[in-house]
Amino acid sequence: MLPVLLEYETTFEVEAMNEVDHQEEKGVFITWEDLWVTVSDGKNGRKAILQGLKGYAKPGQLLAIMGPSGCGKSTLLDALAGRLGSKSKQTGMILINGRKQALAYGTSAYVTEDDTILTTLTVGEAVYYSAQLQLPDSMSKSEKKERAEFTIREMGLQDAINTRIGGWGSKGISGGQKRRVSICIEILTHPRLLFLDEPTSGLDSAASYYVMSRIASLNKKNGIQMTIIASIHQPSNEIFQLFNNLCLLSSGKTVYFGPVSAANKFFSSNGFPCPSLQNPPDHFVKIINKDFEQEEDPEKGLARGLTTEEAIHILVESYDSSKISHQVHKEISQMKKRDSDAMEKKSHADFLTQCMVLTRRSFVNMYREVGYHWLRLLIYGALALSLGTMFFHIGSSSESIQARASLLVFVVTFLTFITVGAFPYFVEDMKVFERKRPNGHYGVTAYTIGNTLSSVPFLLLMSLIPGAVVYYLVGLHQGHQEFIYFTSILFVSVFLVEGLMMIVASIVPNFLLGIIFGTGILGVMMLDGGFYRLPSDIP
Ligand SMILES: Nc1ncnc2c1ncn2[C@@H]1O[C@H](COP(=O)(O)OP(=O)(O)OP(=O)(O)O)[C@@H](O)[C@H]1O
Repeated sequence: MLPVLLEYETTFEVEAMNEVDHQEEKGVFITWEDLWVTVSDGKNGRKAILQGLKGYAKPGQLLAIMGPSGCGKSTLLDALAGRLGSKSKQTGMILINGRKQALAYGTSAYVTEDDTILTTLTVGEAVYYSAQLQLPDSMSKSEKKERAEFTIREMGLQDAINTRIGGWGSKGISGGQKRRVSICIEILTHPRLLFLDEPTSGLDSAASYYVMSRIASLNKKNGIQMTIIASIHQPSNEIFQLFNNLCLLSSGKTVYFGPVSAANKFFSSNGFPCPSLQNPPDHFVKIINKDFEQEEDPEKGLARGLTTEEAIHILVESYDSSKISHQVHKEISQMKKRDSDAMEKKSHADFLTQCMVLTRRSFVNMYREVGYHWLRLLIYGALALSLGTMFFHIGSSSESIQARASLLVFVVTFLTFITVGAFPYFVEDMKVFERKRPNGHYGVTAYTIGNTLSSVPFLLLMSLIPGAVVYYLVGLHQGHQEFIYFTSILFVSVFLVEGLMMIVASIVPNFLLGIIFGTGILGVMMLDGGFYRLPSDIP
């Protein structure tokens, strides 16, 4: 029994859509048509997450993506930003400035749903390091610092500037503050295209409003025409009014795409008016949320004998045949005709600056994170003491050669594989890297070099301290040569295992560095045979 409501003519004004900005717009126009995203659904074939969506976002405007949890908001953002995982299949047409082009690294910014920031840094450090990495070398250090501080103030974080971010081990700033730090890091460069996945989650209503209004005001500053697309849950009416367009989804289908100002009328003209004391966005999402099918609810279709599924069907059908949908279609066709140049890559700090900043940042992180290296150093010291007592005064007889070989095996296997203890910290590091890489903050090589250089002082300590302990306890008395070999073996082994961890975490170059250093030093040692030489062999 499909409803009477289909007869409703969706005759609301579309004047809000015609607010065409006639000035020369240099920003990013993004359009999508017939956009489908499917994922494998085990034996049942493929499951459609987005079903034939169309829409657009243009410079100087904010687009809100709304809908019940699991309706496909993040998937739509990922598809538009070209970040869908390899398991998802996408069809349809996404055009940027009328061209089929991938968003080059660094041309857009994406604030992801979860906040991945190095937990040992303070708010000020996290934003300032990002400013150094992302802003071009043409800006002086003081200008970058000024921009970082300004952005921190814009997001209301000035009181937390010296507080550490904090993670699972140590409490730091609150969840809402973390959200704002993530936003700070992404808006530092004033990107032309900004994706925000639930930017206000964890924020109180006042903070949500201020954050969204500051983001909206970015459009008006410095003559930049930003294109902003944000998925958002439960915005207050005040926040809702900051947006120009609304994309309302339900189970991957468009229930409504058009001006925020016309959404209320669309719902009421289809028989779902917003009660006078209710927040319109809450009302829209409530009508199309079928996760919790309720008993008699006068606002929902049930009171009229309609299931939520049927109510959604009515709205989807009604939208497809509405004037507003045709207007969207027209806007898309106009934007498709634009044939501007391919998007330019954002200029950021050069390679050398990136390496230096990443080395400094990584060193600070390793120094402050007790479990990364310090704990291991303690364990190495304790193990070196045990080994030293086991092989106490090994002597210089020919029998001692076997003991020396066992000692060597102990050192290489025992000590070096404790390196794995750093793996959880490493994984945290990697998460930050993986998230920032598509945004173009820095490249793999700069990250690898930074990570490697910053760990060298710690690895040296980790080789020298146990090396010295074992050397003196075991009583190897042939000058300093064995000490050097001994510590080199430790260093190379630890370095190699760290490299192995990196390869596990899919960073190949560091592993290669480990192999090159490792084979070099081991090769020299084997040729020389120093470690196995007894005092009597030494001239
Ligand atoms: N790779 C995937 N494999 C299987 N299912 C997926 C995959 N990615 C997304 N989904 C499913 O697609 C649906 C939409 O997911 P998405 O994360 O886009 O929803 P959302 O609207 O952002 O939800 P929320 O508001 O809760 O964050 C969900 O049901 C999710 O389980």
